Amino acid sequence: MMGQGPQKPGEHQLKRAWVFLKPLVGRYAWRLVFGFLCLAVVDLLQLWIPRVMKHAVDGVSTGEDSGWLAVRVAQIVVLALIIAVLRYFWRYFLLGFSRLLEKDIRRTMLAHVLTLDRTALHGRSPGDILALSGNDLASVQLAAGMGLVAFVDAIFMSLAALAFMAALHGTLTAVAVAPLPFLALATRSLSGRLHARFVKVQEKFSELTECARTTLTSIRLFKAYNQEESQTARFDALGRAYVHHNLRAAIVEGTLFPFAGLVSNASVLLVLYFGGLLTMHQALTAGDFVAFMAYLHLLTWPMMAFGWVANLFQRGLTSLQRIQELLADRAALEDPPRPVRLPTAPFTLQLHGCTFAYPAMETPALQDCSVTLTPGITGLVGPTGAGKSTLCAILTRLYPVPRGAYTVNGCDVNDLGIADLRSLMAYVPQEGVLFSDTVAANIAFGKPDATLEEIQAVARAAVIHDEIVAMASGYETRLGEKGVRLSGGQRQRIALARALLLDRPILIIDDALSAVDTETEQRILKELAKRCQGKTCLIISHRIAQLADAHRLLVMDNGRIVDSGSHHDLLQRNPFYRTIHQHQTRMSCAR
Ligand SMILES: Nc1ncnc2c1ncn2[C@@H]1O[C@H](COP(=O)(O)OP(=O)(O)OP(=O)(O)O)[C@@H](O)[C@H]1O
Repeated sequence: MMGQGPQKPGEHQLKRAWVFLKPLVGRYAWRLVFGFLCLAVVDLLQLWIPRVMKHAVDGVSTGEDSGWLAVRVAQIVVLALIIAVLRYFWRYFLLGFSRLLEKDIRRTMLAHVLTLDRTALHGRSPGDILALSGNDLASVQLAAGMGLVAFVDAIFMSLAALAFMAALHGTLTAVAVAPLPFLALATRSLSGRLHARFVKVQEKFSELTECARTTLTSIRLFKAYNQEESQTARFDALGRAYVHHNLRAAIVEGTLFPFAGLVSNASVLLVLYFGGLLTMHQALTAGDFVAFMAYLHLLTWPMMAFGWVANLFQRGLTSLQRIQELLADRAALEDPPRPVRLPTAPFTLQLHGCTFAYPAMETPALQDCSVTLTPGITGLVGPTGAGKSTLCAILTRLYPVPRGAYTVNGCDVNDLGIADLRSLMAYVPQEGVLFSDTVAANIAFGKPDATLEEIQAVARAAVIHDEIVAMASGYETRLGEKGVRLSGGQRQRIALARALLLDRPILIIDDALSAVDTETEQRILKELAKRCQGKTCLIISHRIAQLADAHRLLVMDNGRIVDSGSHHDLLQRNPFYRTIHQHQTRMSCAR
């Protein structure tokens, strides 16, 4: 479940971030070693240049010849060339490291989200998860890339520059660093505020992403309801809120960065004045003074960088905390420590007075529900909202159930491995979900090594083969967002073919033929009757007449099974069943 929201990063959060990052950093340690080695050499060479300049200036003042000066210039050119090459390498190693880290965290996030069940995902919108893997991960990458580089560089460069400056004149160095404590104080006091504002920025980005996702996935609906303008206005309002919170963060950021510049300029001013006086009184040579100023110039970047790095780390830590909260979400369903062996076919599934409420819902969707599904076809009917899809979700083990509430061949499902139990089942949900892939790949989703013959056989059973063959590229036709759009009935039949290909001993079909015409549905049900011999099959349908040949029929209402029997029995005694049947018969006669 979602946590309390990221807290201000203290020592505990830093430790938590490090525990998470340590193995990932260890994986690419050699990159870091080579990268920082190149960076250190670049810094040392940069620090060497002022020394060459000092000799050049002192040489000029003591009347050395032009050939001697040319040698100094050539030395600086060679140093600059080496610096350029090594800069390429540190970028390659260190920025490459941050990209690899980003890839690994993204992979960990996706793998983790796939382990979560519906209960764990209830508090998060897809937009929230997309924002974590987009904006938040980008902040972490920036902190681990440029942030880390700038931090190490700033420390190394400032210490080395200070050492070189101290070697030239100790007191002048002390004067130059006098304004630095102000920078440290400002960074410390502003970083807490910055953190709180970044948290808000990332939350707003999640909302914006979710709004964009819903808009893009439901464009037709918005058009049909003439909601384009109001949805654009909603998106605009969220966009404005996002900008507003970004600006609030920018106010703090915008204070820190110029303040660092101000501190460094104060140092330059102090050195210019006191260094100038020392040179005038010949306590410092002109060359020393030029070199000192050059070192101070090299120190300016690290001072500015501390403010910038503080921002990057703040953002990175805030985002990493948000990502870690997702990674801390745990599935409510857990495998038993020692799963018992799966029972063997044929299978009898039983719910024993099972009560189930969706997270955060007060009224249970299943109320003391008892049902027994034996081998053969069981038909399930019931008014809308009766709990039929919830029953499917429980049977396919998408939600946890208490001990003793659900057994398979007498064995409590809490003692069975979740994946083991699901490997016995093929499930066709109400909405025919298709992926952006070929028809063949969509059908072979659960069995990627299926032959074309196997795929065609199940497509024939789902009465969709002829329509697939008539498509431009047959089974190789691409479907989904970037491919062919199919009708609701075609989608449902491809989804059914996908489940049939698995050929599993338990088949659950949740009103998955609702968009198929009655004649085609009848043909499909005949095929199913042939294929389901010896299997335990539950078919939910709103069309009662289609289920008349099922071995047993169940009627569900208010979260429980309220009647069961043959078509004939139910017609005799169940008023709901009789009314619906009469209504549907009249409708089909009228047609
Ligand atoms: N994910 C969910 N979160 C909260 N409540 C839900 C959720 N899914 C269903 N419900 C509620 O549970 C009850 C049973 O819903 P369910 O979808 O199981 O009914 P159904 O019989 O399949 O309906 P239909 O025939 O319309 O598909 C309804 O009151 C519904 O509002």
